[in-house]
Amino acid sequence: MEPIHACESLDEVRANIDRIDAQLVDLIAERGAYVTQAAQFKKSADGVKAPARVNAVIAKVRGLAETSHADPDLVEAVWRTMIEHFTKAEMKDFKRR
Ligand SMILES: C=C(O[C@@H]1C=C(C(=O)O)C=C[C@H]1O)C(=O)O
Repeated sequence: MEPIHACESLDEVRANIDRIDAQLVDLIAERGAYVTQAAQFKKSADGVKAPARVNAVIAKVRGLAETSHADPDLVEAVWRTMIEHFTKAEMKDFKRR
């Protein structure tokens, strides 16, 4: 994590939030592009859902959140929303094959 800069105005706070939001959106798009590629390596609908992998990812990001002093419950909720969305798209790709 970048060192946190003590801001001197609300504009400066919001400029930092906007900068971080742009990075997050970019990273979500990059993650989604890799998830899209996963369908081609899967052999079944259960494989697309991969619940054991989902549990491993959630455990990993909760641990990362604790290290970074982020709220693990918030991080888990964000990741579950992302994974559910991406897995639906992956399932569509899988069924189209
Ligand atoms: C990308 C995969 O497929 C799905 C998406 C996942 C994710 O977004 O992390 C994890 C498991 C699957 O639900 C995978 O199996 O790794």
